[in-house]
Amino acid sequence: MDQTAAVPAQQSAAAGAPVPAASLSGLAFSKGHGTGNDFVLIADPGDAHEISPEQVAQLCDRHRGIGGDGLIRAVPSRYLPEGRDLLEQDASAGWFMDYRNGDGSLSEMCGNGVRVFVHFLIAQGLVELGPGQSLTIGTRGGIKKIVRTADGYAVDMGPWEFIFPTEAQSKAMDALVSADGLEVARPGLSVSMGNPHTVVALAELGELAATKLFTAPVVDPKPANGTNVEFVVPAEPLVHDGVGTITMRVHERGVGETQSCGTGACAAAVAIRHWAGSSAPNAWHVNVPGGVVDVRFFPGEDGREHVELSGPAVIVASGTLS
Ligand SMILES: N[C@@H](CCC[C@H](N)C(=O)O)C(=O)O
Repeated sequence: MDQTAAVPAQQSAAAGAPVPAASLSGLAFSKGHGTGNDFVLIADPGDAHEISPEQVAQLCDRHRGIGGDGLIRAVPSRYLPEGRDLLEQDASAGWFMDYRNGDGSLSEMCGNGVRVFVHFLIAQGLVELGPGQSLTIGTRGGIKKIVRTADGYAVDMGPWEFIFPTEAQSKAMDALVSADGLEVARPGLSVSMGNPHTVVALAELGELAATKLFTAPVVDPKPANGTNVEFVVPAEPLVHDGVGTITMRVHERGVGETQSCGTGACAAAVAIRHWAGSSAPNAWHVNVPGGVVDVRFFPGEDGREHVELSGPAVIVASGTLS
């Protein structure tokens, strides 16, 4: 028998190429999640571990690996070119969230991941952060400021943008989205939270439940680097005590359906508020299969409107790779 076929756990889920599994042997990891969006976490204070896309896919494999929607490596910003650029803007952004999707691909940003990343840094003793205190970190989507709250973390995710600005502002939709379980293609609105999203409104929760997300929805036109797709149902009534409520399911680029997506929740709130018009609130509860996250719009110090994402972060286990 071919040697590679005899050791399937050493095969790459992404590319089918053999992975030198021994190279990560003995590496300490933790497993954490934010509202069910789960991650393998690795502390790499000396930038000693280059983890290939194939190895990320192997570690995130739910049957043959640890399992996760993505992998986060905690590395000092000074070791990465993109981290050094951020340190020139803000010398306090000492830790960098090196995030990968479960298939090994890179994404600019992960909203749930930021909270879990900071919780991991604290659990590892790499930073100290008490309730009410703030921390600044580097990500491929820029510098993010995180405040520890009584029951989790609040992240300034920065400004949002329409991906196709002219169409979005004039027509309120810029794409047609098809998915298994939906009889006809639906209008979508494409929003960047650093990473790309396309948001689709559905009429009621039964329709949301009937939407099948085993395969990626088809988005036309698709943003240049692909997109995460959020299907959203507004609550009835939409606003209660000044806070809007929406329910969302998501198909993530590079992952598949996940229990939650922080940047997706922000993009969904952007789109629903845009569709609801000028009387829509700036505070939103977003129900996802894995829990609830909160989204708030506020004026940033750069003169642009920013989005704040709040929610819990949990570390569930720690171990060593065999
Ligand atoms: N789950 C994340 C988003 C992760 C990245 C996404 N799959 C992409 O490719 O952009 C979140 O909580 O934001």
